[in-house]
Amino acid sequence: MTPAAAPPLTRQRVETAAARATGLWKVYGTGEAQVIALRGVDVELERGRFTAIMGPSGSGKSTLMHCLAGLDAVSRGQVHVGDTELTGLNDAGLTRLRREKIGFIFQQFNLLPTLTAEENILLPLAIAGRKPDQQWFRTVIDTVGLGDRLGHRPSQLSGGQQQRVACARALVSRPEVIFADEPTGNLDSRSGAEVLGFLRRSVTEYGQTIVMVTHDANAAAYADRVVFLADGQLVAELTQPTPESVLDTLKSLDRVAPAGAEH
Ligand SMILES: Nc1ncnc2c1ncn2[C@@H]1O[C@H](COP(=O)(O)OP(=O)(O)OP(=O)(O)O)[C@@H](O)[C@H]1O
Repeated sequence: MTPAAAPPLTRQRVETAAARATGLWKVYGTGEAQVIALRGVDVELERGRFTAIMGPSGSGKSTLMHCLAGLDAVSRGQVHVGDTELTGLNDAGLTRLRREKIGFIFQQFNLLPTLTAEENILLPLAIAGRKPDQQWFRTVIDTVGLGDRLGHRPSQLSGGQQQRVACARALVSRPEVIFADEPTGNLDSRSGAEVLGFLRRSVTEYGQTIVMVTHDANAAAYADRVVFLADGQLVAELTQPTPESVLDTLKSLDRVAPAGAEH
């Protein structure tokens, strides 16, 4: 009797990666003004895990995140979110994919000032024509501790509370992946720790997938894995990071030769 065959690797990969980039290049501008922001990046972002993207200023972190989230067109290579190849979609397809499969958290919170916290949280579902799952909505609200602030407008909330509204907004639709761009960049350390603790919980307890760009080693240490970019290339990664191991890796990147220097 032949032993049961293992599932093909490619199928396993599709199932485990919430998002992945393959041979990803991003070039801005042409001629003298040309900037190569990403130079052949291959990365898989596992489902149900918290991944941080770090690297020096200008290394391509935001560009990578924008390409993975379908906010920016790629120059060469492929991006998948779940089983969907973004690079094969037109604008309408990309809009639908972002609406249905992706949640966003931005440094500037990006809440609508005229809507209450509750309306902001439910807006993406309303736009997608979906009804909120009431039990999940309550769980999300309880987790972020906003129960007594749902009727407040953003201007009536602290920065930390506004970012917790933004986290709840990203989580309430249970997206395939949440992309967070410097989510604690505008917060004091206590509010930042609250938001990071909440993101961590949403991964550990609810299986959410999160990808976060950050400059902060303490923030990156909340992740399961940190990938490091330098000059548009993936140059290092850490699993189970600590603030110290993240800082050590960042320091070692300063010694990495610029791309092409050895050729
Ligand atoms: N729209 C654009 N047009 C031209 N060049 C761009 C554009 N966006 C980014 N770049 C360039 O691409 C490179 C990577 O930028 P990116 O913003 O991805 O880096 P980053 O690592 O996120 O930087 P930071 O940490 O400072 O936010 C930089 O050299 C930047 O100047």
